[in-house]
Amino acid sequence: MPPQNSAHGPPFRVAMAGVVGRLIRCWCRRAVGGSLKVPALQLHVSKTAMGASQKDFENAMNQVKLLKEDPGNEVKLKLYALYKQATEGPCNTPKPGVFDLINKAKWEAWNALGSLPKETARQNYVDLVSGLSSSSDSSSQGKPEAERKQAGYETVVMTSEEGITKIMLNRPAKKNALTEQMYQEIILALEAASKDDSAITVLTGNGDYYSSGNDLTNFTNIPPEGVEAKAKNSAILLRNFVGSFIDFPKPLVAVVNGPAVGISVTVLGLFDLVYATDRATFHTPFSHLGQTPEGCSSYTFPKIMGPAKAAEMLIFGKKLTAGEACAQGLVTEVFPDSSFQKEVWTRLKAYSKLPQNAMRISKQIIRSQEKEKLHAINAKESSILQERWLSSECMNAIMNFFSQKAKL
Ligand SMILES: CCCCCC/C=C/C(=O)SCCNC(=O)CCNC(=O)[C@H](O)C(C)(C)COP(=O)(O)OP(=O)(O)OC[C@H]1O[C@@H](n2cnc3c(N)ncnc32)[C@H](O)[C@@H]1OP(=O)(O)O
Repeated sequence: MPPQNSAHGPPFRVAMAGVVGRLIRCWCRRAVGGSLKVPALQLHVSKTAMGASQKDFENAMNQVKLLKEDPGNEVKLKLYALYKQATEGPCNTPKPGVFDLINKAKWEAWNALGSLPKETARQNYVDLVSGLSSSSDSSSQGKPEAERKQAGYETVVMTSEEGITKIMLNRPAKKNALTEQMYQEIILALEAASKDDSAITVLTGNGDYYSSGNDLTNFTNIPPEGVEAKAKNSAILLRNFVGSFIDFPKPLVAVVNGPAVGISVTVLGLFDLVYATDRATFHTPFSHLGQTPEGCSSYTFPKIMGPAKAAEMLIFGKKLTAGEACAQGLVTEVFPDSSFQKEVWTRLKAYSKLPQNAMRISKQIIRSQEKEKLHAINAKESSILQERWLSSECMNAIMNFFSQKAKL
């Protein structure tokens, strides 16, 4: 596990006292103008710095040259981005022009890493190379290319088969809560899927949940620059994440295999099809968390379900059943849990055989009518959340979660 995930540590609640303490200290530090020395914070920083050494990093760079198989463009982009982040820090160069395709893709991969600390990037680079080295030595070679699991992802599983690229959230023990690494991997996976030869892209979850939304430990991993910097960088990551759904150029389908919470619900308004098991629920408890809507839901939800029903979800945190979400237009169709996977994949395989270009162009005509507006809304929602994350309402709600006072 890369060090950025160290706060998840086993088990969450055993570490609860430390996490709550760190949050309180960070908040106090902010309240007194950042002048206090904070022992727990320093401990966290030095733990992060204890990840991969410079020597490990150099070894990994040499190992890349010895790989037996070409890891593919998306992995190469990820390696490039992690290398730049590890050696130079956050992306600091102007975005290349639209026609400079290769440099633009490299810039976007680097920029997507946001404020990922150099040490974490170095560790992720080492982990990625080590995964590549073992998979290029192992048994995957016998399988047809199309069925192979694509290397380079740790928190999602990406597979392509029969014209469908599937991105599966893969933290079932944590109900597929989205870590910072996961947001970044989803951005990269969508970028790769947008360029591959599949007709349709699917997002789904592994295990009993689709996703429990933002991993609340994201807010406990405070960098040395302080809590304001954390909020700013999280807002950048959020904006990039939602932006990649707005810009996704081909049909995007959510296969909602179980309950969905928070941001995993709000971005559904940007999908083309949402298929749900009858076990799924849809919950956006933003006010309970001292937060506000994101994923363009402040615009898409009132548009989809009307202002009154949208307010019930987004302001008052009403949890919808799959049937209710379907009646309100957020979900396309609900299937019995016992036949969900079979029915949905049969349907999607049939759709994937439709003429690809026609589907793509149709999607783009629909999206182009409001793309600019969606980007503006995304920017506004992200900047409001940046402020909200620093509020006592939000900090208290997160502390309550860690102290088990406020299970939703
Ligand atoms: C870059 C930042 C962008 C931020 C964008 C803004 C996004 C906002 C949101 O998404 S708001 C929604 C946030 N999500 C929540 O508040 C959900 C919190 N989780 C819960 O309420 C519950 O865990 C549950 C209802 C989802 C499931 O309950 P239950 O069935 O009882 O399971 P457990 O609680 O025992 O969960 C198992 C295990 O997973 C851990 N976990 C679950 N969800 C999260 C989460 N969102 N963040 C962190 N950890 C989570 C849970 O603590 C358990 O861990 P453990 O086994 O105890 O170690």
